[in-house]
Amino acid sequence: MLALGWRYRWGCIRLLVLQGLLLLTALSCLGLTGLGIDLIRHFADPDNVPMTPFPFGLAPPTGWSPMAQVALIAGLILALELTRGALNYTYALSAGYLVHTRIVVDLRAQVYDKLQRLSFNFFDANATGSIINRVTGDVQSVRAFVDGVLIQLVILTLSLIGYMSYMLTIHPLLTFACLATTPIMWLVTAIFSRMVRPLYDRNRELVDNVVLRLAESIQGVQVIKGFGREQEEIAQFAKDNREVKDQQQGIFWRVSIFGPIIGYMTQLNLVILLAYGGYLVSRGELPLGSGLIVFAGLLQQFSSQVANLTNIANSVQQSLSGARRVFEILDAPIHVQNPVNPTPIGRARGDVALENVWFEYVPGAPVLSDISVKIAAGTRIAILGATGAGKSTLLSLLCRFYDPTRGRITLDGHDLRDLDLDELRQNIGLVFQETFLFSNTVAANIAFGHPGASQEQVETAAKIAAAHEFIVDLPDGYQTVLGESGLDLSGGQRQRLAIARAVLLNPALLLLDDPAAAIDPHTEHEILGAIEQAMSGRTTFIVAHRLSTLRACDLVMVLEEGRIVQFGTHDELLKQTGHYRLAAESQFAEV
Ligand SMILES: Nc1ncnc2c1ncn2[C@@H]1O[C@H](COP(=O)(O)OP(=O)(O)OP(=O)(O)O)[C@@H](O)[C@H]1O
Repeated sequence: MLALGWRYRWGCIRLLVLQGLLLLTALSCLGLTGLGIDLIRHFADPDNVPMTPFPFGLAPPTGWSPMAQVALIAGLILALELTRGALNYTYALSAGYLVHTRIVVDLRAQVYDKLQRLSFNFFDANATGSIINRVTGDVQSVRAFVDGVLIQLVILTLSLIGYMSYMLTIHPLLTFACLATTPIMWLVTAIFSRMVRPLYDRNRELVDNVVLRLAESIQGVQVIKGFGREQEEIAQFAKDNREVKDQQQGIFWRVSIFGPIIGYMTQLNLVILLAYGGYLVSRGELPLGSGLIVFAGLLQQFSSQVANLTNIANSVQQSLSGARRVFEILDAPIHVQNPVNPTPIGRARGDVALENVWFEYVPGAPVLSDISVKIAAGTRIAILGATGAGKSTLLSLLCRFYDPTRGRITLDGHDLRDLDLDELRQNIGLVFQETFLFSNTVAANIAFGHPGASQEQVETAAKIAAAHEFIVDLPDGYQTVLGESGLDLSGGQRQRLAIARAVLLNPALLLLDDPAAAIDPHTEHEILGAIEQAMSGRTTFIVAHRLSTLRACDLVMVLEEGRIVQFGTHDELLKQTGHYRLAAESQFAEV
């Protein structure tokens, strides 16, 4: 956080200079007020009250009337107050510009940039709500550290030094007597600060829950409405919301009680001043205006700065607790790293080999065990297996969403870990079980991986994916803007757009993760043609269950609990007893 503050040092220095000037003008106003009072007392009773000299040897020309001298002081105070107004205005503008327009915006961009580069491990370990909350809410906490803590602390130190030096020049002993309670206040503040930190940590977690529930209720609106669970969801949201409120009230309660305690202790200073300072004035050892009254003013300012410690202590804990979560993202290790000197492959041929590949999400629980296969370029290979057998995981390893725990995967003989990540993924077309479409035009969705693609290329890809016909029937054809997540398209249409999106890259490798999973058999039949077209000439891995798809592939791999249990052509596997024949026979029976 300090390093972050350092990055904005010029902005911070500007604020500090402004604060220094504000402090100087405040002290001058106070000094002039005291001087004015002493002058009035002198002019009223010249025999008993001695003349207080103007500071720094400055004095109005001799012969000025008492009224003119007092008016000069009043005029100076007025001019200084006007300057203070202008300085305060400039300070507010500069502080607002620094923290809101620069720090927050820069940091949010930095966090987003890192999120795009982080590997799947990070997203597996952190809920969506928590990530969103970090980018939107917690980034503000870091800002609060710069303006609510760093800058305030320096202002506080500057002011305390300024006020205390002035008090010491008036009367050192009185200064020490009046400030006797200050160390106790520091101690109370330190205890308070330590007490609220875990409360702020907990608060951020509870807010995460609210954001997560909100995000899920929007994403899962169909399920909620379909099962008539609106009331329960409302009640659950209200409960989460209440938890935040109750917990926040606990924090408010502590903060509110701490402020008055510090306020009360600062008033003790004034009692000491009245008793001891009054005694000094009565003995003529301290002038009333430039002594006691200025001292009282300085003490008030000093005390209000010390009381400001409450806010700073509170901001420190609040901002540290939020900032920890922001820096968890910024400092998170990127598991899937781009190599320093990648081997260039350009457009790959498509020879793929898995050599003794093991993979585990959780240490000690392998999801893939000792997978070894060699696939020649252009081969279409189907992957069959029960749910949880590791099919999707295998595809994730092929596009380096994760790295194998042991063993290696090669493309055209190169370990995937030696290839540039972007180049590797440019060589891969991906279609998932469920398609995510962006709120953008159909053309932009198809060209997502290749934004520079021409309309002709987009249309060719759409034709291969058997999507062209339904697209031209849409209100604005290729320029139709899809609703959020493409809700206004059917499952089959979405899958066809996904196939077009993958094909547009003209990838050497096509990975299709059960593209017909969410589609009825009739639509599946329709997109099967699209898939067959898309597969031609590319090494394809397709997770499939339908016999028609399996038959269209050159090879079939059967996975069971992360191991290859059968491997061969459709005809070969039909002759063997085992999972494949059972699956095939059950589908014949259905027909
Ligand atoms: N991100 C993850 N973190 C931890 N475990 C995971 C993760 N993703 C999958 N798994 C586990 O790994 C195993 C294999 O999952 P995978 O999704 O690869 O299976 P699958 O064969 O594709 O299943 P399905 O046919 O249901 O899609 C499962 O036991 C699953 O619970």
